[in-house]
Amino acid sequence: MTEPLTPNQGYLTEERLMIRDLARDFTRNEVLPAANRLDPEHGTIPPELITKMADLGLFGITVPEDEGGQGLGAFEYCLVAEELARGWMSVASLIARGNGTFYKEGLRKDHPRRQELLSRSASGDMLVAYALSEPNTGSDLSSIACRAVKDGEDWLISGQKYWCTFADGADAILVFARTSPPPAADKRHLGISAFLVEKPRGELPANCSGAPIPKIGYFGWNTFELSFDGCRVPARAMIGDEGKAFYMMAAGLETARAHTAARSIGLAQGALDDAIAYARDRRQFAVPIAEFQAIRFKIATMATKIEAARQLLYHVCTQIDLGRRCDTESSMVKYFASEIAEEVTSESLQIHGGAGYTKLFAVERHWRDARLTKIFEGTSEIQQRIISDNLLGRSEIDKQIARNAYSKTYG
Ligand SMILES: CC(C)(COP(=O)(O)OP(=O)(O)OC[C@H]1O[C@@H](n2cnc3c(N)ncnc32)[C@H](O)[C@@H]1OP(=O)(O)O)[C@@H](O)C(=O)NCCC(=O)NCCSC(=O)CCS(=O)O
Repeated sequence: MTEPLTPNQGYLTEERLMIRDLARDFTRNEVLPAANRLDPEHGTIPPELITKMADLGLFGITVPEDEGGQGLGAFEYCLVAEELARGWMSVASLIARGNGTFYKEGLRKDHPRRQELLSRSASGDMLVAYALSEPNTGSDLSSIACRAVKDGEDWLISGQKYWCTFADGADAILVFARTSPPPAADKRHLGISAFLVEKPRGELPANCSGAPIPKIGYFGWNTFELSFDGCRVPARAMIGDEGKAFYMMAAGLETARAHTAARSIGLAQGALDDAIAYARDRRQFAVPIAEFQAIRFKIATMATKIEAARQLLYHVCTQIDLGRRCDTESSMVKYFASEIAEEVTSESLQIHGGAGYTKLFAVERHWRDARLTKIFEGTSEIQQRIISDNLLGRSEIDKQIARNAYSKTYG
């Protein structure tokens, strides 16, 4: 358990500072050198690095202690993610393949596999890839078309999935598939179930083929398009209640969006650190460029944006850890932090001048990766929609769009 907060400490207790510093040292010594070497050549995150992360307990931060984890919360999870992203966003993303991410909420206390799955997740022995999106299902997650049908005691999964990062390297893929049609136009999210498709590390499951998507960044691992063709899983592969996986997914996305905000802040902080170092070192007109007001004010603005995002993140993580539903707040921080990450990394590149537009400095990686944070885990526009719907109620136009989508597919 974490220590109680005191007014003097603010959010950062001694224990949290220790966790942050441990992640910071690990990033400086292990993650950053690997990123600087491997990202330019599109190499993959070394398995030894993953083992070291497991040894440090980074895959079990949010798993309860009696289930093999550290029993900490979203706060510590995001603190670590921020530090790792200062080195390499892909490594910060890797911790979301453990920590029971997305399926912890679906495993009730009496679930026969809860103890086994969570302790394996916490130890890094069960790293999971997520198959939510599809070629025609991005922002509109209720439109999932991949299907699972009953065959005796088993389920057979068929359909296409897209944007499944680490499908090859993971020990399982959490596949969201439709098991029944939605009951009504305003309940399109019902009828979707989740299956944990276990497989050998380094391979795709039987009756599933796929290929890496040619993305422009987020290197270190492959992101797949997948085609399931009668992929057989036992009944016990279903996680959560049949037909109600959308709720598990939506609840999981709250923490996932805070985690994306943490990754965005880490990228921005990494870019700011590099900009400060470069501005002190680079001399023009016979002085370091850090002497020029144009550069100094850029640095001031960048630092202010980062700190504003970080403080909002601390607030959101506290709400998550108190068990409050906070889709509005997690969308706010995801939206704000990812927007400022793109701005700050771009300004850092500008301060680096021509050097920034080369592969000789990490800032180009931070800038490329920051661009993605405005898209994955729900675009900035989807976050704005969630926030405005929660403030104003769903718009009549959106209700009509949902009715049209339902009648087009289900008549
Ligand atoms: C855009 C959306 C928010 C739209 O969703 P819908 O309009 O289809 O659904 P809603 O009517 O909003 O909600 C349906 C249902 O769920 C309940 N709900 C919603 N949010 C929560 C929550 N936070 N906690 C619990 N329950 C929740 C809501 O009350 C409704 O229930 P009732 O009808 O009242 O019973 C949504 O589709 C969306 O978020 N889209 C973005 C998609 C996205 O983020 N995609 C990225 C996925 S991440 C990924 O693929 C990573 C892959 S990788 O490579 O690793």
